[in-house]
Amino acid sequence: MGGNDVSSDQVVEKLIEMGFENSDAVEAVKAVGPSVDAAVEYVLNGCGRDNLSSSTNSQPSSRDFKSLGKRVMTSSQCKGQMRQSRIWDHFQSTSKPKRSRGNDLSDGVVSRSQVLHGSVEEHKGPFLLINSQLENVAEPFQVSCTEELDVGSNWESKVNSLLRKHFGYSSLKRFQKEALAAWLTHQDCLVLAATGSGKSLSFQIPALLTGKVVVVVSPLISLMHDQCLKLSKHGVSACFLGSGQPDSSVEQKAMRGMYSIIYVCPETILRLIKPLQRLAENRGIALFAVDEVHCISKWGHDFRPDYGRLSILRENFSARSLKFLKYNIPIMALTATATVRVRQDILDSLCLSNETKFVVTSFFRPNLRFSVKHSRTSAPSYGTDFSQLIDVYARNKKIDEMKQPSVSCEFHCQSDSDNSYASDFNDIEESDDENSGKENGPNSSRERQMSVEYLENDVDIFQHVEDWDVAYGEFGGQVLCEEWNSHGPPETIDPPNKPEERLRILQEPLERGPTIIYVPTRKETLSIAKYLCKFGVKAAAYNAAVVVATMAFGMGIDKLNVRRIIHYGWPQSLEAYYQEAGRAGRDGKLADCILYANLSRVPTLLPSKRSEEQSRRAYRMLSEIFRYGMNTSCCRAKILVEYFGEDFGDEKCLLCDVCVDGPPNMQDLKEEANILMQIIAARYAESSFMDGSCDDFLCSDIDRQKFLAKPNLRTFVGKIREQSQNFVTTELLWWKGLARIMEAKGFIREGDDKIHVQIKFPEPTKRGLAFLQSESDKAFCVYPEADMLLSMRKPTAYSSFSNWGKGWADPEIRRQRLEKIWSSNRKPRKPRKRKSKKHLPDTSTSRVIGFSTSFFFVLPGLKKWQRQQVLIEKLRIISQALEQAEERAMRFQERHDRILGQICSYYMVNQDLEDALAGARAAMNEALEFAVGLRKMQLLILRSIDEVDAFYLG
Ligand SMILES: Nc1ncnc2c1ncn2[C@@H]1O[C@H](COP(=O)(O)OP(=O)(O)OP(=O)(O)O)[C@@H](O)[C@H]1O
Ligand SMILES: [Mg+2]
Repeated sequence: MGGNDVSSDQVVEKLIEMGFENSDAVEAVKAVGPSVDAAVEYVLNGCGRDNLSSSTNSQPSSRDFKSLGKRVMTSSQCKGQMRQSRIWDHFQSTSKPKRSRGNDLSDGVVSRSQVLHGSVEEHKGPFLLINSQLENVAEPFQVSCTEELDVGSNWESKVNSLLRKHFGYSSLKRFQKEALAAWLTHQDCLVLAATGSGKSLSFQIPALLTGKVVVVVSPLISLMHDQCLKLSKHGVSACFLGSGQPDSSVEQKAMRGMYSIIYVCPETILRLIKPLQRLAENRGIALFAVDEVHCISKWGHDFRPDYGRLSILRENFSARSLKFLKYNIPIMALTATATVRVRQDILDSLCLSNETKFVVTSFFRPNLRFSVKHSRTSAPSYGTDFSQLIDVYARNKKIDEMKQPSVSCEFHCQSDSDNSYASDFNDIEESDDENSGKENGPNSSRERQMSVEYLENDVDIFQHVEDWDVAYGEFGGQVLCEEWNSHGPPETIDPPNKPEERLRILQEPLERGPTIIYVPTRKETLSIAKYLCKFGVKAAAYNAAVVVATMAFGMGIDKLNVRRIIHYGWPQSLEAYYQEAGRAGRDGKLADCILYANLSRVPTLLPSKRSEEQSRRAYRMLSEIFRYGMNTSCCRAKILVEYFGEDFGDEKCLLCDVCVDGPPNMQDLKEEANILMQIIAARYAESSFMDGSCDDFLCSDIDRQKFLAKPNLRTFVGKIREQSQNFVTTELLWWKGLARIMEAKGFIREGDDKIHVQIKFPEPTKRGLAFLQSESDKAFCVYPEADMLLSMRKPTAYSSFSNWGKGWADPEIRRQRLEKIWSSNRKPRKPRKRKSKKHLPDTSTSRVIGFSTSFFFVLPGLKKWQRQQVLIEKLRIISQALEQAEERAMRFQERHDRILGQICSYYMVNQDLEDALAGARAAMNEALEFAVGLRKMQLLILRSIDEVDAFYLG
């Protein structure tokens, strides 16, 4: 090829085409003349200025240079057979034909200047993408890790032109601009912006602008996968690294600078520090982005221990630790759900600089319509709860079936149908039905379609990164690219920010887009999906109209037209709820976020291994979502955004159920609040209370402890019923609501060391005592909360335990029965002389209840009135014991329920099933034994009452 028949320029051009640096080529030609072979030789012998640094560790070996040269030659020879890399190549090389080694560029290191100057143009795969990306960069900034960013004053217009070319958007959003401005001045940045607001672009643009690599730490394989797919559509090369990446060569390629954006899970990045340092020296790293950064905080809802080790980024990529850097590589942390406390954790954990720029947008999503509905959230409630949904999807089924072509819904065939995950999710429902109808008849076929293999491959309890992996179907980048090119960006509208716009969209019917139903366990995903399928709604699979999923599904996934997010059961925190609800309405159009929860029960934590501290935090978060559900008077969007520290002022969303239906009528609960305060205050004022006068009756220290334990709300309510006829029928559920309101007003506080979802052991506060003492006539007007309204609506269903506990343990029933006895016309009986033995209670019973046997004797030698007093006192103690016993029985029941819950989840993860079952059995036996004890106790109490009766009347 060499010879004097070509000009120097042509040789330089040829060398650049082969992948050599412009400067190297020029220098080589200057040194050896216009001969391609001689120039190549010159460069490969290292005589030219290599663009790689001279540092020892990071310098590529001569073997690398040779292989680069060899590879370049080979690839240019094979030019005609090249095909463009599809995103699939980066993800699942196992199921796709592998490219031959000879065509593979994985052995070489890509320098920043190669990328910037487009010198790798003819190579296939990621190189082509890099190149196409650079073609679109009108004039990439000439930045290097050792230089200041030469941003120029017109960086915004450059970014906008990149935006238009790659993404089809006309301009950056304000917060994106601010984040980029911080990055351009080497500042760390914390971006707090609502779900779906476009945070990803803030860290993707730097890769396009500089030609350097952006490394993105992300918690979910599914999320990385989704973003890589999107980027491939826009002609940006990207890959993800982590446990979900089956092709080990991708990591090597990434570390050689062959992708512009590298998504990596936190566990993986910790072992890639050295290769990343080499990458920083060669092609350059423009930015570290930590996406979904709330995962860093133990105070957040998705704590990931490995996120906590990301301070390693600052330690290893600062100007101090890497001599070739003039500035620290900036870190951009991004999340949509971080409370003030979590933000501080983020700054500390990542060791962000003191000058970190905060970019905060409103958390408000004006097109989301929040509501809360009461439901037992179990199979018997499906009919009522899902009838509307069934109506939406099954309504026009017949018409749609005629319109839609037949498309297979099988998950593993998605790629063949050339439909992206995004479009499948939306539209295929009807054609599936057609298919199923033809094959096996409606039901059998439907059930086949929602078999487990179509479900999300996640688990309910996640502790390790593997647990977060979500397997997605195959997709083809090229097809999507074409799709994108011909249709432009998907349609989105500006969300209705002005109140009048929000009122207008409220008049419009909700579009029939996809729905995601979030449930706590996989078992429920199956049962709800099965139920919906029975009614002709395509549910469960990713390509269905309705996806029933557990919480691991969908974080950050940018699916535009989700119309409904239904939570079926209490979420574990407000953060998790808002994050999941935020997956609705990203196209700016009206979307529903409905929470169905059992408002008559406090939520429970999903089983997971937690330290004591973690449990406390988890309960606190559960308590916050519970309060959100109980709220009846405050705009729901306001509660949500203020939870994240934003001041919503007097604004209202105008869409949520509270804004639309209005709060319930205010009620003056002065009398109720007063009596509750009185009872609680009296209990704490009684210094002599249980001062040892009942020691006789308590057999052990444990019994004493239990007996002297703090009274709970239930006990106080019992006393209220004893004292006032007015409140005999008022449900405990109602009092719980009032106690919560009084706690919020600062009148009472939780007296237990443990955190409870709902106040359990109320103690008076100074403020509460002052309220009690104030003699003003001022009304105590409050909005009844959801549980109070519920208890007024229908009587509480009692469980079997509490049913019989409601006998003598209930003060009102006790009083009525006693009155009946006392007022009966029976002749007063003379107290029978009984042998004391006859009176001896069953010791097993007394052991269970905690009284010594002597308790049941009426002491001989006492005068009648003294005996009467003793008996009355005993009755009082028995009644209290019964209340406590009832409480204990309830606890057994809760424990039993919890263990059963654990069985379900253990069963799902196939662990310790036997242990869990044995635990449940033991709890049941204990509860049954206790129940038998209580029944016997009832008989004994009745006998005691007979005695009282006899003494009273005799
Ligand atoms: N400047 C822009 N103009 C118009 N649309 C934009 C702009 N920037 C981003 N978007 C679009 O906004 C949508 C949401 O983007 P993205 O997935 O980055 O949101 P996010 O803030 O990361 O959400 P999440 O918190 O759920 O992860 C995307 O469809 C994206 O293309
Ligand atoms: Mg995101």
